[in-house]
Amino acid sequence: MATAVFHQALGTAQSHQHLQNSGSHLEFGNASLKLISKGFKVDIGLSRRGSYSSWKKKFGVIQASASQTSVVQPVSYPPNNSSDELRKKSSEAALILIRHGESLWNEKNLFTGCVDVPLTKKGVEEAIEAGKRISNIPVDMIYTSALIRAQMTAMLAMTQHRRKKVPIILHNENEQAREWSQIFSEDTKKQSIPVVTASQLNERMYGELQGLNKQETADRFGKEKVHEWRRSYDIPPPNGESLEMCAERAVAYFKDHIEPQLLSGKNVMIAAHGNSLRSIIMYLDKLTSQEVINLELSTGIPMLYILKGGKFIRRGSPAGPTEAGVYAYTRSLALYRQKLDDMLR
Ligand SMILES: O=C(O)[C@@H](CO)OP(=O)(O)O
Repeated sequence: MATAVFHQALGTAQSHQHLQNSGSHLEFGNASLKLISKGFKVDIGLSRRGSYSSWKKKFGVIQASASQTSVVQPVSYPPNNSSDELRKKSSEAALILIRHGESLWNEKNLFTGCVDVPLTKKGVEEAIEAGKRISNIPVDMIYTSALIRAQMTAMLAMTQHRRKKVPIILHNENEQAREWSQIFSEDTKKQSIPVVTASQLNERMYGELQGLNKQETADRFGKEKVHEWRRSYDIPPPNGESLEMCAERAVAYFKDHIEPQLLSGKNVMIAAHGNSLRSIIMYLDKLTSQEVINLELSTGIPMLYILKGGKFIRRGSPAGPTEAGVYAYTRSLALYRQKLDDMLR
């Protein structure tokens, strides 16, 4: 019964995606945005208000059944409507976004899209490095795409986490998968992090470009045409998805499944892809379609957002596990790290 609840709490979600940057700083091509420069230091007020539409209808269920895995327990609120506003304003949660590490087709400069290609050795190392940077940040739930490069990245990153909880992929694809993956110990469940996989978080489908070499395609169709396919907002590649189409499904998934978890105080990591993460960042930072097409995300660099007072606040990319700015910003992050230090002393 308890395991049914565990699955039920997470079963509504399925998932995953990321930002490109260079080194430890994020690059937004549009200079007028003046986004992040170095880690948290130039972290500017790109705080944006989230959406609560789906939260309102789902929160009660989530509140009642989700298993809590943080060291620091989130505040729990009475599940009645009068407290909705208070809950929105009071709950605080961390959101980590990470684009997968380098894949074998990134290395070969091939259009990848929804082809399920694993990480290179460099990609594995990037994921481990990303894990070190976020090793003191609480993670209660993980969402990944249905693609192995995002799942490998999430799992490898979590090998570095100081809390040492075990990430466990939920299998809700059919009744038998659910039944056969049950866990029969409450203690074991408490030491686990549910991992939800969702195709809505997949890379954008690149249509007839998938498997083609990017340089050869530019030589054949012209640089401008290929740039238009890769970086326009609403022009799809032949038989593929435009960024706008990708954003439609990725953001809908974020709003319906991930945002309610954050609003209930859960700390979430999303491991996904260049274009699905650009879509989510567009939503979080309220970027225009012109701004998002200039946003490039590096492989394997974690990005931190804090949901606080009902707003998503971009905190940049932690340069290291003990980066002061991360823990100075919210009391609960500082407490979490303090508890880890005490536990592991
Ligand atoms: O090939 C792809 O799937 C994507 C990400 O690597 O490429 P692009 O940079 O063109 O979005």
